Amino acid sequence: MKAVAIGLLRHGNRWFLQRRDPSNPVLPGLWEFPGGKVEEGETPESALMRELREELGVSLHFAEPMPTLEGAVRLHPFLVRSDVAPRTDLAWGWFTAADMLHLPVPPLNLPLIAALARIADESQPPLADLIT
Ligand SMILES: Nc1nc2c([nH]c(=O)n2[C@@H]2O[C@H](COP(=O)(O)OP(=O)(O)OP(=O)(O)O)[C@@H](O)[C@H]2O)c(=O)[nH]1
Repeated sequence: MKAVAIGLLRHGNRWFLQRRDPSNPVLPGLWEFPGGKVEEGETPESALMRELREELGVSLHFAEPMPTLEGAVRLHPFLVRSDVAPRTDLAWGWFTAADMLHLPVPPLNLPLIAALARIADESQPPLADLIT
């Protein structure tokens, strides 16, 4: 099964997505996390670093692996911290997990998007702390 490494770049409670080329025969026009195929001899993490450098001009400081997801491909997601603004020729944007539910996304990403919604919730300070 093809292994694919993807980077979940965070900006507050929003995440970076780019739109697959509408002329790509594979999943045209879907909104995805940046990344790509793990080539022979690479680890998922080294593939992620290469893809983000090639696709977005981003050098990673840190990538935290999340559980893999299996469907049409084996997806290796990583939480990424980077201060560099991504540049891409594709359409792109920063989206909340709730926004993503209204976008066409690969089916394998749905459980991941649910997990991101929980991450965003957990990192909010408890309401009580804001009131006192
Ligand atoms: N980049 C990316 N790919 C994803 C995501 N979710 C997901 O299921 N995939 C799948 O993982 C595969 C990515 O492989 P790839 O980057 O080599 O893209 P590709 O199939 O167009 O191959 P290519 O290298 O020939 O252009 C695609 O089948 C894509 O649909 C995601 O969030 N980001």
